[in-house]
Amino acid sequence: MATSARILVATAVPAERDAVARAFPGSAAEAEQVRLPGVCLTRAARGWDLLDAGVGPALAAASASAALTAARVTGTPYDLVVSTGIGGGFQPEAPIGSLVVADGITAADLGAETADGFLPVTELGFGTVTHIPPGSLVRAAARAIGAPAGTVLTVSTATGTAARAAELRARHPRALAEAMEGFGVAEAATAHGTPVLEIRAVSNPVGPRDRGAWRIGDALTALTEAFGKLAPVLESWTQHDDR
Ligand SMILES: O=C(O)c1cccc(C(=O)CC[C@H]2O[C@@H](n3cnc4c(=O)[nH]cnc43)[C@H](O)[C@@H]2O)c1
Repeated sequence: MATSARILVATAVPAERDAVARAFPGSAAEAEQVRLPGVCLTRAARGWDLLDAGVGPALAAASASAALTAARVTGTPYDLVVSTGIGGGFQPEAPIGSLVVADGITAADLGAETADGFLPVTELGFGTVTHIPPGSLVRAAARAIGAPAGTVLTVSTATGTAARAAELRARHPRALAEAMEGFGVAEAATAHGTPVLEIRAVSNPVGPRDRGAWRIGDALTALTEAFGKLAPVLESWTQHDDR
């Protein structure tokens, strides 16, 4: 990818988008805003477009798809899509304030419940439940920010009990974190043949719900620092590097 790389960063909410924007020089207030169907894009820096894509995999997929399609039809397709924001971390591997890079983006609750347990949608004969980001990209990103790589789960219902956390870990032993958008963004990127990456800053443990204990500020600060380090790495990554 040359220096003119086009990178789409999809967050769930504006606070996460703004945390990413702080990694780029220039005033966010001066950044160009582009209205798309159902979503607004912020041009943060040369080649970098930020999207507050909404909460949950469906809205995130629809928003990312709108941005990817708009870029394609105007002859400026994206080279890379990054799903990012805060997330829940599985303990002790992903402590609060730490960062994780997804080497697998997995829809953890897309399937069917049976008397014998959960069946992923693939075992029902449909679709996919995991997107695998390019290995060279994962390694470069993880090295740049000093973060571990592992599975990041996408859930439509945030985990709120120790029992659910244990169940997810049993089904996904390599899971480091959960969030609610990555798989949707990855579905949209894959439909366009565009590589996808997911990076999460841990704001809370995956487990019993205690919203008051979420360290959102620490996680957003970690996100800003991460994108400061990631920007040159992602801009210079080429898909050709993947081996
Ligand atoms: O209230 C705020 O100031 C605020 C600022 C930034 C983000 C938020 C959110 O609530 C973001 C929701 C978003 O966060 C992800 N998330 C975070 N922890 C978890 C979790 O334990 N399980 C699943 N998802 C989590 C998720 O992607 C949400 O969309 C608030």
